[in-house]
Amino acid sequence: MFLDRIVATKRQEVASLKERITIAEMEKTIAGLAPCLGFERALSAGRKRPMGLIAEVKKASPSKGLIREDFEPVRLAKAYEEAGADCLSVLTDAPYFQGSNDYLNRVRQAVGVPLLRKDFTIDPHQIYEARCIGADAILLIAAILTTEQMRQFQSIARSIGLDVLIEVHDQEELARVLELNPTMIGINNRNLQTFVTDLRTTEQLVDSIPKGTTVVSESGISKPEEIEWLRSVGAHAVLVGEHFMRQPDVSEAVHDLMGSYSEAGAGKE
Ligand SMILES: O=C(O)c1ccccc1NCC(=O)[C@H](O)[C@H](O)COP(=O)(O)O
Repeated sequence: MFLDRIVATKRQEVASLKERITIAEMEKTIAGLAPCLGFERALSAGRKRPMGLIAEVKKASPSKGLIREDFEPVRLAKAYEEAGADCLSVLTDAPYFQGSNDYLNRVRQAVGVPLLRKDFTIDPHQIYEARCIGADAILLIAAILTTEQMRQFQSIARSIGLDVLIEVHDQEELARVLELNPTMIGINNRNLQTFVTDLRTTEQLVDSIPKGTTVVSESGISKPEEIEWLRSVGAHAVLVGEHFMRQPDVSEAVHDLMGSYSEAGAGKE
Protein backbone atom coordinates (compact mmCIF):
# COMPACT_ATOMS: atom_id res chain seq x y z
CA MET A 1 0.00 0.00 0.00
CA PHE A 2 1.24 3.45 -0.89
CA LEU A 3 0.76 4.76 2.66
CA ASP A 4 3.14 2.03 3.93
CA ARG A 5 5.88 3.50 1.73
CA ILE A 6 5.25 6.98 3.09
CA VAL A 7 5.31 5.70 6.68
CA ALA A 8 8.61 3.89 6.04
CA THR A 9 10.09 7.17 4.76
CA LYS A 10 8.73 9.04 7.78
CA ARG A 11 10.40 6.52 10.12
CA GLN A 12 13.76 7.38 8.52
CA GLU A 13 13.04 11.12 8.76
CA VAL A 14 12.09 10.79 12.43
CA ALA A 15 15.27 8.84 13.19
CA SER A 16 17.37 11.59 11.65
CA LEU A 17 15.34 14.32 13.42
CA LYS A 18 15.99 12.56 16.75
CA GLU A 19 19.72 12.64 16.04
CA ARG A 20 19.58 16.40 15.39
CA ILE A 21 17.42 17.63 18.29
CA THR A 22 15.80 16.45 21.52
CA ILE A 23 12.26 17.18 22.70
CA ALA A 24 13.71 19.09 25.68
CA GLU A 25 15.57 21.40 23.27
CA MET A 26 12.42 21.95 21.22
CA GLU A 27 10.45 22.69 24.41
CA LYS A 28 12.91 25.49 25.18
CA THR A 29 12.30 27.01 21.73
CA ILE A 30 8.54 26.64 22.13
CA ALA A 31 8.63 28.46 25.50
CA GLY A 32 9.83 31.57 23.63
CA LEU A 33 7.20 31.46 20.87
CA ALA A 34 4.01 33.51 20.59
CA PRO A 35 0.81 31.55 21.33
CA CYS A 36 -0.71 29.59 18.43
CA LEU A 37 -3.49 31.16 16.38
CA GLY A 38 -6.79 29.32 16.85
CA PHE A 39 -7.08 27.05 13.81
CA GLU A 40 -10.32 25.31 14.73
CA ARG A 41 -11.88 28.57 15.88
CA ALA A 42 -11.05 30.24 12.56
CA LEU A 43 -13.05 27.52 10.79
CA SER A 44 -16.01 27.47 13.19
CA ALA A 45 -17.15 30.60 15.05
CA GLY A 46 -14.62 32.78 13.23
CA ARG A 47 -15.08 31.72 9.64
CA LYS A 48 -15.58 34.46 7.08
CA ARG A 49 -18.03 32.71 4.77
CA PRO A 50 -20.90 30.27 5.33
CA MET A 51 -18.35 27.56 4.41
CA GLY A 52 -14.92 27.76 6.03
CA LEU A 53 -11.82 27.44 3.86
CA ILE A 54 -8.42 25.87 4.38
CA ALA A 55 -6.45 26.79 1.25
CA GLU A 56 -3.49 24.53 0.55
CA VAL A 57 0.02 25.47 -0.56
CA LYS A 58 0.80 22.35 -2.63
CA LYS A 59 3.53 22.07 -5.22
CA ALA A 60 3.16 18.42 -6.23
CA SER A 61 1.40 15.22 -5.27
CA PRO A 62 2.03 11.49 -5.62
CA SER A 63 -1.03 11.12 -7.84
CA LYS A 64 -0.44 14.14 -10.14
CA GLY A 65 3.31 14.85 -10.00
CA LEU A 66 4.25 18.53 -10.32
CA ILE A 67 1.07 20.64 -10.04
CA ARG A 68 2.46 24.18 -10.13
CA GLU A 69 5.58 25.22 -12.04
CA ASP A 70 5.89 28.81 -10.71
CA PHE A 71 5.62 27.70 -7.09
CA GLU A 72 6.28 30.62 -4.72
CA PRO A 73 4.86 29.59 -1.34
CA VAL A 74 4.91 33.03 0.29
CA ARG A 75 3.31 34.77 -2.69
CA LEU A 76 0.63 32.07 -2.86
CA ALA A 77 -0.03 32.26 0.88
CA LYS A 78 -0.42 36.05 0.78
CA ALA A 79 -2.84 35.77 -2.13
CA TYR A 80 -4.90 33.20 -0.21
CA GLU A 81 -4.99 35.44 2.85
CA GLU A 82 -6.00 38.46 0.80
CA ALA A 83 -8.85 36.42 -0.72
CA GLY A 84 -10.20 35.60 2.75
CA ALA A 85 -9.00 32.03 3.32
CA ASP A 86 -9.70 31.25 6.99
CA CYS A 87 -6.66 28.99 7.37
CA LEU A 88 -3.83 27.69 5.22
CA SER A 89 -2.39 24.20 4.87
CA VAL A 90 1.29 23.92 3.99
CA LEU A 91 2.69 20.59 2.84
CA THR A 92 6.04 19.94 4.50
CA ASP A 93 6.65 16.43 3.13
CA ALA A 94 9.54 16.59 0.67
CA PRO A 95 9.85 13.15 -0.97
CA TYR A 96 6.23 12.76 -2.13
CA PHE A 97 4.82 16.32 -2.26
CA GLN A 98 7.95 18.45 -2.83
CA GLY A 99 7.06 20.36 0.33
CA SER A 100 9.40 21.75 2.97
CA ASN A 101 9.55 22.89 6.61
CA ASP A 102 11.15 26.04 5.28
CA TYR A 103 8.01 26.83 3.24
CA LEU A 104 5.90 26.67 6.38
CA ASN A 105 8.37 28.76 8.33
CA ARG A 106 8.48 31.46 5.64
CA VAL A 107 4.69 31.47 5.25
CA ARG A 108 4.40 31.90 9.06
CA GLN A 109 6.45 35.13 8.85
CA ALA A 110 4.30 36.46 6.00
CA VAL A 111 0.63 35.86 6.94
CA GLY A 112 -1.62 36.24 9.97
CA VAL A 113 -4.00 33.31 9.43
CA PRO A 114 -3.65 29.95 11.25
CA LEU A 115 -1.48 27.30 9.56
CA LEU A 116 -1.84 23.53 9.33
CA ARG A 117 1.36 21.54 9.00
CA LYS A 118 0.34 18.98 6.37
CA ASP A 119 2.51 15.91 6.81
CA PHE A 120 2.34 12.31 7.96
CA THR A 121 2.69 12.38 11.74
CA ILE A 122 3.89 9.10 13.24
CA ASP A 123 5.96 10.25 16.23
CA PRO A 124 5.79 12.88 19.03
CA HIS A 125 9.06 14.45 17.79
CA GLN A 126 7.24 15.67 14.66
CA ILE A 127 4.58 17.38 16.80
CA TYR A 128 7.15 19.47 18.67
CA GLU A 129 8.89 20.17 15.36
CA ALA A 130 5.59 21.38 13.86
CA ARG A 131 5.20 23.93 16.67
CA CYS A 132 8.83 25.06 16.31
CA ILE A 133 8.49 25.76 12.58
CA GLY A 134 5.34 27.86 13.05
CA ALA A 135 2.33 25.56 12.75
CA ASP A 136 -0.92 26.22 14.62
CA ALA A 137 -2.36 22.77 13.93
CA ILE A 138 -1.25 19.29 12.93
CA LEU A 139 -2.86 16.54 10.92
CA LEU A 140 -3.36 13.06 12.34
CA ILE A 141 -4.32 10.43 9.74
CA ALA A 142 -6.35 7.59 11.27
CA ALA A 143 -5.30 5.22 8.47
CA ILE A 144 -1.68 5.18 9.70
CA LEU A 145 -2.17 5.44 13.49
CA THR A 146 -3.61 3.26 16.24
CA THR A 147 -6.33 4.74 18.44
CA GLU A 148 -3.84 4.93 21.33
CA GLN A 149 -1.29 6.79 19.19
CA MET A 150 -3.96 9.29 18.14
CA ARG A 151 -4.96 9.77 21.79
CA GLN A 152 -1.35 10.35 22.85
CA PHE A 153 -0.53 12.65 19.89
CA GLN A 154 -3.72 14.69 20.39
CA SER A 155 -2.82 15.19 24.03
CA ILE A 156 0.80 16.21 23.26
CA ALA A 157 -0.33 18.62 20.54
CA ARG A 158 -2.86 20.30 22.81
CA SER A 159 -0.31 20.57 25.62
CA ILE A 160 1.86 22.81 23.39
CA GLY A 161 -1.05 24.85 22.02
CA LEU A 162 -1.63 23.10 18.69
CA ASP A 163 -5.07 22.26 17.34
CA VAL A 164 -5.55 18.83 15.78
CA LEU A 165 -7.30 17.89 12.56
CA ILE A 166 -7.96 14.15 12.65
CA GLU A 167 -8.54 12.69 9.19
CA VAL A 168 -10.73 9.71 8.33
CA HIS A 169 -11.61 7.89 5.11
CA ASP A 170 -14.22 5.36 6.22
CA GLN A 171 -16.60 4.27 9.00
CA GLU A 172 -14.03 2.03 10.71
CA GLU A 173 -11.55 4.90 11.08
CA LEU A 174 -14.32 7.27 12.15
CA ALA A 175 -15.51 4.89 14.89
CA ARG A 176 -11.97 4.80 16.35
CA VAL A 177 -11.58 8.58 16.10
CA LEU A 178 -14.89 9.26 17.86
CA GLU A 179 -13.52 7.48 20.95
CA LEU A 180 -11.17 10.48 21.33
CA ASN A 181 -13.94 13.12 21.43
CA PRO A 182 -12.20 15.27 18.82
CA THR A 183 -13.30 18.86 18.23
CA MET A 184 -12.42 18.77 14.52
CA ILE A 185 -12.59 15.91 12.00
CA GLY A 186 -11.43 15.91 8.37
CA ILE A 187 -13.19 13.58 5.96
CA ASN A 188 -10.78 12.85 3.12
CA ASN A 189 -12.64 12.21 -0.13
CA ARG A 190 -9.51 10.67 -1.68
CA ASN A 191 -9.22 6.88 -1.66
CA LEU A 192 -5.61 6.37 -0.64
CA GLN A 193 -5.28 3.10 -2.58
CA THR A 194 -6.60 4.38 -5.92
CA PHE A 195 -6.18 8.18 -5.37
CA VAL A 196 -9.67 8.63 -6.85
CA THR A 197 -11.73 11.34 -5.12
CA ASP A 198 -15.46 11.00 -4.45
CA LEU A 199 -17.25 13.75 -2.50
CA ARG A 200 -19.96 11.28 -1.49
CA THR A 201 -17.43 10.02 1.12
CA THR A 202 -18.25 13.19 3.09
CA GLU A 203 -21.98 12.58 2.75
CA GLN A 204 -21.58 8.95 3.88
CA LEU A 205 -19.65 9.80 7.06
CA VAL A 206 -20.87 13.22 8.18
CA ASP A 207 -24.12 12.02 9.80
CA SER A 208 -22.17 9.79 12.22
CA ILE A 209 -20.23 12.80 13.58
CA PRO A 210 -21.69 14.42 16.72
CA LYS A 211 -23.08 17.96 16.40
CA GLY A 212 -20.63 20.56 17.69
CA THR A 213 -17.66 18.90 15.95
CA THR A 214 -16.13 20.99 13.17
CA VAL A 215 -16.25 18.90 9.99
CA VAL A 216 -13.78 19.58 7.17
CA SER A 217 -14.34 17.96 3.76
CA GLU A 218 -10.95 17.38 2.10
CA SER A 219 -9.71 16.71 -1.46
CA GLY A 220 -11.17 16.73 -4.94
CA ILE A 221 -13.17 19.97 -4.56
CA SER A 222 -13.23 22.42 -7.48
CA LYS A 223 -16.75 23.78 -8.17
CA PRO A 224 -18.99 26.32 -6.38
CA GLU A 225 -21.92 23.88 -6.59
CA GLU A 226 -19.82 21.31 -4.70
CA ILE A 227 -19.26 23.86 -1.91
CA GLU A 228 -23.01 24.44 -1.70
CA TRP A 229 -23.73 20.70 -1.72
CA LEU A 230 -21.09 19.89 0.90
CA ARG A 231 -22.58 22.58 3.12
CA SER A 232 -26.08 21.18 2.62
CA VAL A 233 -24.93 17.72 3.78
CA GLY A 234 -23.28 19.14 6.91
CA ALA A 235 -19.61 20.09 6.26
CA HIS A 236 -18.45 23.31 7.97
CA ALA A 237 -15.23 23.80 6.01
CA VAL A 238 -13.34 22.53 2.97
CA LEU A 239 -9.66 21.86 2.29
CA VAL A 240 -8.73 22.70 -1.29
CA GLY A 241 -5.30 22.32 -2.86
CA GLU A 242 -4.89 21.20 -6.45
CA HIS A 243 -7.77 23.23 -7.90
CA PHE A 244 -6.31 26.51 -6.62
CA MET A 245 -2.74 25.55 -7.53
CA ARG A 246 -3.77 25.04 -11.16
CA GLN A 247 -5.24 28.57 -11.53
CA PRO A 248 -2.92 31.41 -12.59
CA ASP A 249 -4.45 33.82 -10.03
CA VAL A 250 -5.17 31.92 -6.80
CA SER A 251 -6.87 34.91 -5.19
CA GLU A 252 -9.39 35.11 -8.00
CA ALA A 253 -9.79 31.32 -7.83
CA VAL A 254 -10.74 31.54 -4.13
CA HIS A 255 -13.39 34.19 -4.87
CA ASP A 256 -14.73 32.17 -7.81
CA LEU A 257 -15.04 28.98 -5.76
CA MET A 258 -16.10 30.37 -2.38
CA GLY A 259 -17.89 33.66 -3.19
CA SER A 260 -17.48 36.98 -1.41
CA TYR A 261 -16.83 37.21 2.31
CA SER A 262 -17.26 39.39 5.35
CA GLU A 263 -14.48 40.13 7.87
CA ALA A 264 -17.28 40.12 10.48
CA GLY A 265 -17.51 36.34 10.05
CA ALA A 266 -20.28 33.92 9.22
CA GLY A 267 -20.06 31.76 12.37
CA LYS A 268 -20.98 28.20 13.21
CA GLU A 269 -24.56 26.94 12.88
O1 LIG B 1 -2.84 14.59 -3.08
C1 LIG B 1 -2.55 13.38 -3.20
O2 LIG B 1 -2.36 12.83 -4.29
C2 LIG B 1 -2.41 12.51 -1.98
C3 LIG B 1 -2.02 11.19 -2.13
C4 LIG B 1 -1.86 10.39 -1.01
C5 LIG B 1 -2.07 10.88 0.26
C6 LIG B 1 -2.47 12.19 0.42
C7 LIG B 1 -2.63 13.01 -0.67
N1 LIG B 1 -2.99 14.33 -0.55
C8 LIG B 1 -3.03 15.02 0.70
C9 LIG B 1 -4.29 15.75 0.85
O3 LIG B 1 -5.00 15.44 1.77
C10 LIG B 1 -4.61 16.85 -0.12
O4 LIG B 1 -3.45 17.55 -0.44
C11 LIG B 1 -5.67 17.84 0.36
O5 LIG B 1 -6.78 17.22 0.91
C12 LIG B 1 -6.10 18.72 -0.82
O6 LIG B 1 -6.62 17.90 -1.83
P1 LIG B 1 -6.80 18.44 -3.32
O7 LIG B 1 -7.70 19.65 -3.24
O8 LIG B 1 -7.44 17.33 -4.07
O9 LIG B 1 -5.45 18.81 -3.82
